[in-house]
Amino acid sequence: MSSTLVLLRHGQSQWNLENRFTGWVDVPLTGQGEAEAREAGRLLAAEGLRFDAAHTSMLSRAIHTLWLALGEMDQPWVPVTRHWRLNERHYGALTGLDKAETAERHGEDQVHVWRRSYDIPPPPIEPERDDDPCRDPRYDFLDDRVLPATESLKLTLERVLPYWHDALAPALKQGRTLLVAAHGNSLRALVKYLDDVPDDEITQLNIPTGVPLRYRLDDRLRVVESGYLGDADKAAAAAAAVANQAGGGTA
Ligand SMILES: O=C(O)[C@@H](CO)OP(=O)(O)O
Repeated sequence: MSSTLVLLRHGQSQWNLENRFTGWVDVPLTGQGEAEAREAGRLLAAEGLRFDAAHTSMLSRAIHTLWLALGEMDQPWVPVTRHWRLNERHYGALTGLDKAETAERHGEDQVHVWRRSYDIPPPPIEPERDDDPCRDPRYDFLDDRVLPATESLKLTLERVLPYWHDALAPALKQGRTLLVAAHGNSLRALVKYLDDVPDDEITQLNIPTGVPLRYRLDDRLRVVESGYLGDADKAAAAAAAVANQAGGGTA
């Protein structure tokens, strides 16, 4: 039985616009981000996709992107699950800093390592900071020890994978059509897993905001085909812009 999985990075957020490391900080979508989310919904509707279920993170920018896309598709009734395992990669002590200024201070190479290396996390967030997830009441139900203080992409994948195995894979094996609205790096982690991207090649992968990435999977959940919906050149240009956020050619 084949299945369809669509991955959708949220539309432009306020800190995407301001070029700041975001991670688990709950910043809103910009007006452009909302428009991107609606456009994603139009692209999905044009493909005639009907979702059995949708999954998103516990961060507003992904939740609102999902609402706007489902609304635009006239499928607002689709059951939605929000889960912390789909949250963005935690950016540790970089959280809130300007990406270009950080590259000026530490060098583009170091910032590229922090942003895109597979297994090197940024320094951990300082425990006294108010934006430490341990202080965020939305995670009160969780054992503090599971909340990250920083994450590499590898740690992000290790956090996302239980959700894949427990929630997404079983539904896809039953032939369901799923939409996952999440984040640049939590989705890079899933793409690495699905496409079996080698550790040293994942450094080159950037996911644009608000462009649906459709996978067709076989009954063993192997990828049959995948690709961005809509204008391929536009998606490639948007991914290149993400790569260049910390200065020319850093990704
Ligand atoms: O700031 C972040 O949390 C992410 C996604 O916006 O940024 P980057 O592309 O630098 O990993």
